[in-house]
Amino acid sequence: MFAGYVCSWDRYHCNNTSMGNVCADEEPIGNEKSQRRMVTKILQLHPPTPLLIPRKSVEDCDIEGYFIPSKTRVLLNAWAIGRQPVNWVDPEVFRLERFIGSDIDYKGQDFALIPFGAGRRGCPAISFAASVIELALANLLLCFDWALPNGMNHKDLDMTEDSGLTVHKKTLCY
Ligand code: HEM
Repeated sequence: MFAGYVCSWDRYHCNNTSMGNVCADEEPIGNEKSQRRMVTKILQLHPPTPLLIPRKSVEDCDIEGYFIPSKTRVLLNAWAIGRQPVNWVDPEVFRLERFIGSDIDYKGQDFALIPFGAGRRGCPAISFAASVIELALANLLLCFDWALPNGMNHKDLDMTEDSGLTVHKKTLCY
């Protein structure tokens, strides 16, 4: 799971096991910062609301050479923004070390990563949602030992997404 990063609660949560230190900076994977980085990376690659909520321009404006007339419906592609090579080195690689020493997280303070949107119409439930994701993830790791079947490689896992009110995995894991 996650390119070999985490496969059990031991790695996720226990600071005192031999498997505890996974991050390059020697921080135990189970500490608060590491959990935040994990949620950040998940939301970077798979924002559940990839096009955010549509905006409408209130007046003519120019954004980096693109003229946007007044009253234009504007969609912001958070999915693509989270994968822009101009912002991210190897964006699709699940490498949490990239966030060490970086101020970027999922809260929308940096436009390179906006899974909850940004600004005054950004998601008001960021803290609640992030806590629920962390809790769900922790319970999944606590209750199961995760492994791919039949010698399958994580690269063979179909991560294709399907659209709906929110995005979800197209092929189920079972
Ligand atoms: C992983 C969970 C969630 C994600 C990824 C998410 C993401 C988003 C996004 C991208 C937007 C649009 C922001 C924008 O266009 O700038 C939004 C808006 C909103 N979200 Fe969430 N959300 C989540 C959970 C929740 C939950 C649990 C609630 C309520 C309990 C909630 C309530 C809202 C509301 C009310 C808005 C509209 C805000 C406005 O238009 O002013 N969200 N959310």
